[in-house]
Amino acid sequence: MLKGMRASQSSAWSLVVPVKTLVAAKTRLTRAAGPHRTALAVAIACDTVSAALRCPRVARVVVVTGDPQAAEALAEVGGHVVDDPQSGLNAALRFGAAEAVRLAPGDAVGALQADLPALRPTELDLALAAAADFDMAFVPDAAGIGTTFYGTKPGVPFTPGFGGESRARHLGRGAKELDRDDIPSVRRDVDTPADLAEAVALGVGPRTAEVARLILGDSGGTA
Ligand SMILES: Nc1nc2c(ncn2[C@@H]2O[C@H](COP(=O)(O)OP(=O)(O)OP(=O)(O)O)[C@@H](O)[C@H]2O)c(=O)[nH]1
Ligand SMILES: C=C(OP(=O)(O)O)C(=O)O
Repeated sequence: MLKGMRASQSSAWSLVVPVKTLVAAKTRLTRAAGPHRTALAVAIACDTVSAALRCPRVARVVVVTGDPQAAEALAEVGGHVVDDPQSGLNAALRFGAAEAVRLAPGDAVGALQADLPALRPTELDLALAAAADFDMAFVPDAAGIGTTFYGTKPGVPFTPGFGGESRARHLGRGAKELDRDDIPSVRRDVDTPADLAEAVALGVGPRTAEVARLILGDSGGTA
């Protein structure tokens, strides 16, 4: 489903969110999340996509996943779901970006990680406004090692380099680093139990809060 209430304009973005097969998702949270691991992965992705769709500059979110359960949940929150070409993360992102360009050739295209459960639409809007000034820009993750957002202006080749130490990779490709301190929710990715606790402290979305309460007890907060 698309947001669909406005035509392409120079400040509008299509975001591509990759969600891998749930059986292989969030493995670093296996011990902490126990039987709730896949529910947590779905909840985090749904809160991320739902917050992104509430950002004024975001016209649509293309979700790339090969997982039927994730696909159903993410379509329900408004994601435009396409199947995963099953050739790895960056291939999935390029595939989603091609779909985004097909839907809205004049819009900027960004890749957004699926694990930002504390994401605030106002902070994403700040990041997108800043990114629009550069051909290619990215937001480093909270640890300063990975990347949570990578985006390109309309017509600029979309060449994401996610995976591992992707901050250095994106810098090496000439992308502008948006390492601002006023967008903590855009930078707070969740891979480990400590990350989850930090996201909860920032204030996570309602779906993540519900599952986090089962995992962490009653310390879970809502964005
Ligand atoms: N569609 C798609 N998404 C992927 C693929 N590989 C990784 N992702 C997504 O990219 C992001 C980063 O992935 P990873 O850090 O490898 O995996 P993770 O599930 O977040 O966590 P770990 O299992 O602990 O590594 C997550 O949002 C994943 O869902 C892929 O092949 N296809
Ligand atoms: C894939 C990445 O993230 P992570 O493995 O931390 O989820 C990345 O930052 O490029």
